[in-house]
Amino acid sequence: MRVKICGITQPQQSLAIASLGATALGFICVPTSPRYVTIEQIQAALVPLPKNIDTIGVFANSSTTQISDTVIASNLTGVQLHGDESPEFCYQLRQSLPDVEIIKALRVRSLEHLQTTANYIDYVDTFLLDAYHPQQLGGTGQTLDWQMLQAFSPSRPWFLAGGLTPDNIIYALNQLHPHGIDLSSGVELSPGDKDLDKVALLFARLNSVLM
Ligand SMILES: O=C(O)c1ccccc1N[C@@H]1O[C@H](COP(=O)(O)O)[C@@H](O)[C@H]1O
Repeated sequence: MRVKICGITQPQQSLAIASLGATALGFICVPTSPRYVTIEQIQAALVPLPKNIDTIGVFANSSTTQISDTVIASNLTGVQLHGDESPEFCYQLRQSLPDVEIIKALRVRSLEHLQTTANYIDYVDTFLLDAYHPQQLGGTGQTLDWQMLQAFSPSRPWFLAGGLTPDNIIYALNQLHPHGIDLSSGVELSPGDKDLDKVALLFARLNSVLM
């Protein structure tokens, strides 16, 4: 299972979190977020990482040029589109970044909204489902209605996100079978400062059920 820890801001935490078991690290490229990082901060965080760790830039309603420039300058392996990007936008981004994983995040508002993932199938590699919050784009710590996701079975891999913690992850995975999970505020001391003890507890609990 892929495990993405998102909202890394401190370069020294990137290797520590990868060493604990993360397969992917996320970097918030949304200027209004308290977890926002510059290209220089991303570059510094990537230096010590082994090549097999996926490095994902998180964007919301940025232009294809802004995204491409950041991805190329930072040498990221993937992008997470966390805003209101359309299928056509994903198609255009694919033309600019053919070898980069495109993850379309959906802040799920309803079952009907969840079904709009079908419109993206041909243009993205992966989906990510997060909780909807009227004022915040992400990193809210709010969980989704997991019951609503029981029948979600797209023809693309997907990450479960939104309010996951070391305390609820096993319960979540008993109900749902995503290809990956994504945690941010649930393993933090404060926005952008990851709690390495919580990250270690997360992997201890995951290893106890996945091994
Ligand atoms: O974390 C942020 O500040 C953020 C800002 C803008 C878009 C997305 C953001 N984070 C994403 O939110 C989800 C869930 O976070 P949490 O576990 O509920 O705290 C995660 O996918 C982050 O990538």
